[in-house]
Amino acid sequence: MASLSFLHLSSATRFTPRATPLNHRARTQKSFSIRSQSAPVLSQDELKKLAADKAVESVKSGMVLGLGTGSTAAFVVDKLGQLLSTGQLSNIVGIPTSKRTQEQAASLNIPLSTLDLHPHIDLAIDGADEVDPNLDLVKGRGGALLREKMVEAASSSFIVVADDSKLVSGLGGSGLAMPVEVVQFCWKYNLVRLEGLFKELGCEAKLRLAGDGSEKPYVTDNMNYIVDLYFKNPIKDGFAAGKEISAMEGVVEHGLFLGMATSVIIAGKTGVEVMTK
Ligand SMILES: O=C[C@H](O)[C@H](O)[C@H](O)COP(=O)(O)O
Repeated sequence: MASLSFLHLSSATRFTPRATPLNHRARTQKSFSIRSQSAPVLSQDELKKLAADKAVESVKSGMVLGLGTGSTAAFVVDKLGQLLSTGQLSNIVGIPTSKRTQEQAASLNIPLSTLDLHPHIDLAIDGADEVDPNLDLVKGRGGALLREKMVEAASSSFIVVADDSKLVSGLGGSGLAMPVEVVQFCWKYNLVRLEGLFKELGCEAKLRLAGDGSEKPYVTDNMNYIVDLYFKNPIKDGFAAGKEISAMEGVVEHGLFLGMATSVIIAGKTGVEVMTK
């Protein structure tokens, strides 16, 4: 089970026990949070940046880093670029998890490489779509799940950065998409099979669209499609579910990231919490 430690928002922040633990932490042994008497109201982006900045404190010069994808991971990449430009960090090599991240990192002059050339990564930092009490994750709503999973599986440590809207008591429980990357060939065949696999969870499967107003499918960096699974009830056994999804011919990867995160940094209105196993 995950444990928690807490960080100051500012030097004016005071520590107080949380009177009513969040559902998310109901099964953790310790449940405290920080509360600031003059707590600023932070936007979601400010929360993401707080978590990102905290995670970057773990980066040391000379590291090979997995660079995540998404709006929270983008703050991490920004901060790394900034620290490299001022000389506070040096000799960093980044392994990007998407073309988007590759472009952002290159624009900030972060030296980049690939898993082929750097098969062992010291630390990966990435966002998540859902985080459960065991630090298991749903990822891939930004479409980068395949490269993310490859890079993060090759990392000695994997820090997840998120705002507290990502906390769930069970994976699939947010009612939002759990992505599955499939080959384009006969995608409908696999969509129907995936929906059938989770029938008793009230699963609805939808092909992800490009989002440009057309009916064109979204195409991943790996030229595949994504089938998004929407659950009425959370997944009971993530490992069994992941195994069954992966066993389907034509499925490339799924968005369940189980047993991979070494810590999760969550920023909420009352501060930043570090959850570790
Ligand atoms: O494919 C996208 C990634 O898994 C992202 O890390 C995830 O969707 C979280 O993104 P965001 O930080 O934008 O919420």
